[in-house]
Amino acid sequence: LATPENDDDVLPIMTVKNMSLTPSPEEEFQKKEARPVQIVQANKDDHTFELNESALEKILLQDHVKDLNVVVVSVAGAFRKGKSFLLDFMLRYMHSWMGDNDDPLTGFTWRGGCERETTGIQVWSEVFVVDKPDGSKVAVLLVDTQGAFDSQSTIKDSATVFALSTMTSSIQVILKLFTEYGRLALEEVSKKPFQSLMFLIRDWCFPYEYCYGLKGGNEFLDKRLQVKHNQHEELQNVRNHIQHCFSNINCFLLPHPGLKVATNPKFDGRLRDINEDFKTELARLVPLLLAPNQLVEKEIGGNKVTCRDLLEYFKSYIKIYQGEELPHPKTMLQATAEANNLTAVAGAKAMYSKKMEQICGGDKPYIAPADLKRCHEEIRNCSVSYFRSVKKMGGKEFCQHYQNQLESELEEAYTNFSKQNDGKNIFYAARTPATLFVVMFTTYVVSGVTGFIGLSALAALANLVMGVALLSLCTWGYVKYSGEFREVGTMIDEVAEALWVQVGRQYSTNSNAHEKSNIPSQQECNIECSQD
Ligand SMILES: Nc1nc2c(ncn2[C@@H]2O[C@H](COP(=O)(O)OP(=O)(O)OP(=O)(O)O)[C@@H](O)[C@H]2O)c(=O)[nH]1
Ligand SMILES: [Mg+2]
Repeated sequence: LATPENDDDVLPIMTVKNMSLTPSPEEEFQKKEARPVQIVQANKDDHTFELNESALEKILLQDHVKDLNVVVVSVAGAFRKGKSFLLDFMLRYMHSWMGDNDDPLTGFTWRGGCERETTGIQVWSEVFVVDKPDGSKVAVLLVDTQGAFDSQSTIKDSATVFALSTMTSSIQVILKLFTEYGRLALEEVSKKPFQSLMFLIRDWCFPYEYCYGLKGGNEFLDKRLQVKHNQHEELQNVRNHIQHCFSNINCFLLPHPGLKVATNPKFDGRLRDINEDFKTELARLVPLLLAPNQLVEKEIGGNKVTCRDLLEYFKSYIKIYQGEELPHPKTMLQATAEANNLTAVAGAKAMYSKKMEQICGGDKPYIAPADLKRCHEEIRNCSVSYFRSVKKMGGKEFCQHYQNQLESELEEAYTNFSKQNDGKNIFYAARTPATLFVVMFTTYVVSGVTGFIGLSALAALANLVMGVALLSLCTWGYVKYSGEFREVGTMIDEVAEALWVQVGRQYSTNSNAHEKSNIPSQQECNIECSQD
């Protein structure tokens, strides 16, 4: 049996957590179909990791969770120590705590034996929506990770998994890497970069020195995290770093679950086979992590992270771990800063689109282009100031680059909104045939006059132009009716548009008269600069 002196028996649980009490039909369905989903695939031949983007998207971008702040509860530690087993009890807590005595334990795959089971990173497909006591709703994602130090993984593999699951363990090199990232992050934002860390020590056999549970665990941890002058500098640094990086550090001492759990190959996880004191402590431990008032939303750079944002972070982080070398903490910081800015850009853009949709969306009537432009400018300014107000990492210049990107994306979106708006103007749609009629009429008159005064060459030319205009009009009509040869239709539209603009320029002073319908009042564009 393990002793607490053995690092292998320390499972750190980093909680960046989130659960729903009144399930919608969509959630009910999700519950029935729930299963572990491999989101990071470990390739054991070349020791690379791949993000299963579409699977993660399906989970994080579900309508009922995508905009909720996320709480990610992940369990990391050495292999074969019961991480998946523990997570299955967390799942039970989220469903119907604690279950019947003879129910086998299901959920994330776990098993006895000495060969590793979980590889890469898996998440539970059901994202739980939980009402916190303060009235806010959060999304809870449960994450299982590949165990460290199995015979097939390199240090880099383990470090990658730890990093991706935003977790640390008691292994110094991993801890140092993360705390170094944490130190850099601290220079940027004064808040502690990580939220909760819980060290879980299993098979605790000295309850007479430190009692089971949180109290004994924290007393034990305080002793272990004490910085002493005679300690080696490296040990002092690790201790200082941990305390600086996590807002909340705890330790929990769990008793041995009994010999059936540890040694019986037929053990299927049923409560009946588990020692009473283990169950009692487990029933105290899990609510410490998952009870609604304990849930801590994931924060990066001082901002709460939504499910949608989390996807961006995963994408950015996986990129830096695909190289040959273990990434430098600075690279991690840069990736964080990048994802940080990207999520702020996405948030600002979503805000712009939502407000513009309210003014000129598909179901809204036509609005005068000048008014649309004014609204666009107002909303764009709101959106940019929202972007600027979000706390971001990476420094001024770095953020400016993303602001520029946002501005150009907004201009692009505006062009599309304008086109959509123009399409709603029946006069606009009639521009091409009107132009062609005018051309035909003019050339008809010109050919008549020039033929009358004997300029037959000019008359023939005018007739030719009239013929081309007539042909174009017929073709245009056919394209609009049938939807075929659309490129030809677009070409005719473009030529007619060019002519219209040319003529329009000369008569611009009185050309706006027909565009005054359905103009929203100044009020409608009075945008409030809030994300909702
Ligand atoms: N001694 C002991 N055994 C446990 C404890 N919790 C679970 N186990 C047993 O540990 C074995 C491994 O459980 P898993 O949940 O598959 O372990 P894991 O850490 O997920 O393993 P990998 O996925 O391979 O990294 C199972 O036989 C469990 O019954 C515990 O607290 N103490
Ligand atoms: Mg496992």
